[in-house]
Amino acid sequence: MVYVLSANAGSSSLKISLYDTTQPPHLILTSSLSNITAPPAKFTFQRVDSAVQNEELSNVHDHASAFAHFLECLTKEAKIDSETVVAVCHRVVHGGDYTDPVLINDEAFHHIEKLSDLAPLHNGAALAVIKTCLTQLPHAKSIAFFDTAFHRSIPAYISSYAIDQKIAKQRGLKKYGFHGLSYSSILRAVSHFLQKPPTSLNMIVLHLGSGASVCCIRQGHSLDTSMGLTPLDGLPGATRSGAIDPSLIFHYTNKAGRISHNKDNAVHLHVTQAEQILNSQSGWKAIAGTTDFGDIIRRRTKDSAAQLAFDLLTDRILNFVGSYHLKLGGQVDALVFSGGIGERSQELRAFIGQKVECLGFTRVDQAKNENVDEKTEVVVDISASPGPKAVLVCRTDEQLEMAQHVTNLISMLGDKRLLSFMRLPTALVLLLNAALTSAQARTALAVGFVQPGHTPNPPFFTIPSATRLAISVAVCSGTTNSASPRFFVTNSSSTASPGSGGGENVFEIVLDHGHGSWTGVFPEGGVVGVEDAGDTRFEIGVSNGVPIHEVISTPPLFGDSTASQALLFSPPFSAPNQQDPTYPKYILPPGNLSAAIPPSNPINFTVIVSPTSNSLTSMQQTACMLKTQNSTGVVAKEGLWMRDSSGWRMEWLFTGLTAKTNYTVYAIESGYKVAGPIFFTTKSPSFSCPLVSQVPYCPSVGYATPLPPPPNPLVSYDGSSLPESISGPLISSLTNFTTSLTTFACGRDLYSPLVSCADCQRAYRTWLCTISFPRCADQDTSPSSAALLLSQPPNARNSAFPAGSNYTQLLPCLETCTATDRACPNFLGFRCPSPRFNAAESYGVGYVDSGADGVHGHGTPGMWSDNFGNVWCNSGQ
Ligand SMILES: Nc1ncnc2c1ncn2[C@@H]1O[C@H](COP(=O)(O)OP(=O)(O)O)[C@@H](O)[C@H]1O
Ligand SMILES: CC(=O)OP(=O)(O)O
Ligand SMILES: [Mg+2]
Repeated sequence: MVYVLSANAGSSSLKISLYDTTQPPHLILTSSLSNITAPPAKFTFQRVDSAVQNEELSNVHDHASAFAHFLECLTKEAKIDSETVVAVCHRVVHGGDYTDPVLINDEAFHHIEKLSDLAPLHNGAALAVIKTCLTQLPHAKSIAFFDTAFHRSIPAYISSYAIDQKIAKQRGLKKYGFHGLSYSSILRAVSHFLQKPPTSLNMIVLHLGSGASVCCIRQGHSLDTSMGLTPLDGLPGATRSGAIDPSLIFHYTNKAGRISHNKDNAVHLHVTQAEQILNSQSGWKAIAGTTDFGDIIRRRTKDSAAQLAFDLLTDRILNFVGSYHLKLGGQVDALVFSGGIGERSQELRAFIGQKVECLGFTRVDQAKNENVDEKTEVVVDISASPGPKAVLVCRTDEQLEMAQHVTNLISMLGDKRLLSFMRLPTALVLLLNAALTSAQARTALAVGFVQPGHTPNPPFFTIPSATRLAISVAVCSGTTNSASPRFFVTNSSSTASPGSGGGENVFEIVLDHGHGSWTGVFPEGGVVGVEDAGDTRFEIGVSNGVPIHEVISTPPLFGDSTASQALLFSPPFSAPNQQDPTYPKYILPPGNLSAAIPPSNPINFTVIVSPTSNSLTSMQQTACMLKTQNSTGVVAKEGLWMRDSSGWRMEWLFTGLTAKTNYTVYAIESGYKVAGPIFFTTKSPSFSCPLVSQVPYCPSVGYATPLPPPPNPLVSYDGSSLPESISGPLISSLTNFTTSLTTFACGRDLYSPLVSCADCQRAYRTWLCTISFPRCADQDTSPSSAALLLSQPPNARNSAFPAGSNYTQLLPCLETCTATDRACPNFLGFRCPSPRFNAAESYGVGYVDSGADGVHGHGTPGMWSDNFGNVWCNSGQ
């Protein structure tokens, strides 16, 4: 077994964790040294499976001696051979312009050393640990990870100081920001907890330890942070002043104050001493005489100095929370407490939580806040109720953050190769450095998330380990004929760069119309490689269920159109929760059915409507491609509706379309799955029938009927705006029919193995609604068969519809009638006219079933409409 060690040299502590090299790494043991700034130092050592050992060490007073003591315990107490430690990760607070982790060599060591002036409490401590490692663990590779790296995304207008920009550039005088490893660990953990991709998270994170800072994270990147050129700026700390008026330096002592007015005496001004005072002799140590904030909390009610330290820190925290809330435009997913104080002080959390309620943050729940210490989860939600602005506590883990990068690399290279690297001369160590840097540059995919973008350099994406994952890709630009990128996936840890060259367990993800997916096991993680991508945009999704990118086999549904409107439905996504009644409670739904209760968390659909002349069908048939195409028209109404037994659908009423135009429709589910295309045609400009839908007692009606224009400002009719003259007789017929039907012993005796009385009632309802709501046809676009069209008036079947207007009615499909005949008990006497004799007088005959009687219609046998939404007879939908 080989191990990875992570060392985190904080200003008052040294935290060390040992991990195995699995992916993700398992913690083997932890050790810490705290109170370095207030001796005697406290040392702890704990194997995960045994009790913690505590010691007060009078001979340990700095990070180097603490680390040496730890190594002793590692071999003597834990019996771990130090030769089995293959890599040591070091948290280095200031990395200057280093943005990636580096393998420690002479150059890197001196770079970190040079930056020590800018992190006087930290870089020196990290270097001391690194030095101890180089001498005592000569076979292990030391790798430095930088706190500053996370903040490279801070824009120049925020990171610049208002000073001479030439000097600022020459000397690197700008805001760097710190606690970056902690912030990336928190971002990863909260993203997992809230089930949101890191790139969609906006957070205000408080890292409150001996050094305290705040970070404003916008879409997963640091936008601003309270520390600056050095970790002295921003919030006060255990021994640090935090932000002060810079002139204070010249007025801190009488001497300095006097000198500042007298140039001749300026030689006595010791700026370095000022820096030392502000870094090491200020903060709550200077105010309350302790570096232990827990002590301040305990003393504050009796001790005004402790109260001042508490009030001062919380006041400065609020300054940052307020301004970062504003910078995020109020769009904040969470306020997160972390660091020694943030994770342990319920008093501070309660105080800040109460103050930020006015910004819309969820109230902090007293019990949840008090019980954080008893929870073992990484993220604990202390909000009183679920809300958009949660208040969370996150146990940050800078050591794990570093170890994960290294074990990821090891899993890609294979332990053996890393071990053999260790015996190679320095020149080849540079190779490892290059491999490490490129491994860092590889984009990591996360389960449940989609990675958008172009090909990164190098063009590889790492996949986390999991028993079973579906990797899906979608090409977001080009046509189905243009050359597409090729995607290769491997689940073998011995293949680091899968591609067309093959290799162990390399599989190509074959694309179809821009989509592709591969499902398999990833016990050691994996890699996706991309070839021939050029400038093509694409997405890669990782899921432990069905592939994130998919074509949905059920297309969207077209209801009906007018000259400028269209009624469209998504594919069904939630099965109806209707159970047929059983004996003895054989109660059928009432005639005046009320609308069913829609599902509380419907699937999110987006609909795209585009003139067919725009040729959307020749483009890549992926959501990311189609979403870039402008949808025509305006969604005037949007809602959930269950029109048939297939279940709930989204319903959209589009307005603003052009008459007599062919349109193409897609529905996109949850941003990534595509349903469609379907096509429809708008009616001619003279078409005057308005659309009717969402009628609870006739749920399947969704088409144009011969009614006057709906009253302003309505654009269509629904159940509430229909005249009583239509609904009244219909509901009373349904009620009477239902009463007659329940006299039949539907449930007691087996009425039919195929149908029930509930089926009979549903079929009758559909038939009655079809008869009661005539469907208008467009004379111009309807099939040529005049036999299907009944000019109105005077022959309106339903006298409630106003006579006199100029429209053409489609005859009901005969099959809507025969379906009722088939489903209902004989004694009800429901009969339909015979196709052989008089059916064609009042029904459209021969369009759905071509008919045993040999009756052939003019439409497509077996269908009541064509692919462009032209309808041959009124089926009632
Ligand atoms: N129960 C507690 N309540 C408030 N503060 C605490 C408590 N326990 C520890 N602390 C504070 O946490 C700080 C250490 O935080 P930590 O993040 O571990 O430090 P570092 O900045 O050295 O990494 C100490 O300064 C101590 O004051
Ligand atoms: C940057 C910094 O202040 O770190 P820490 O809180 O670990 O001392
Ligand atoms: Mg720390």
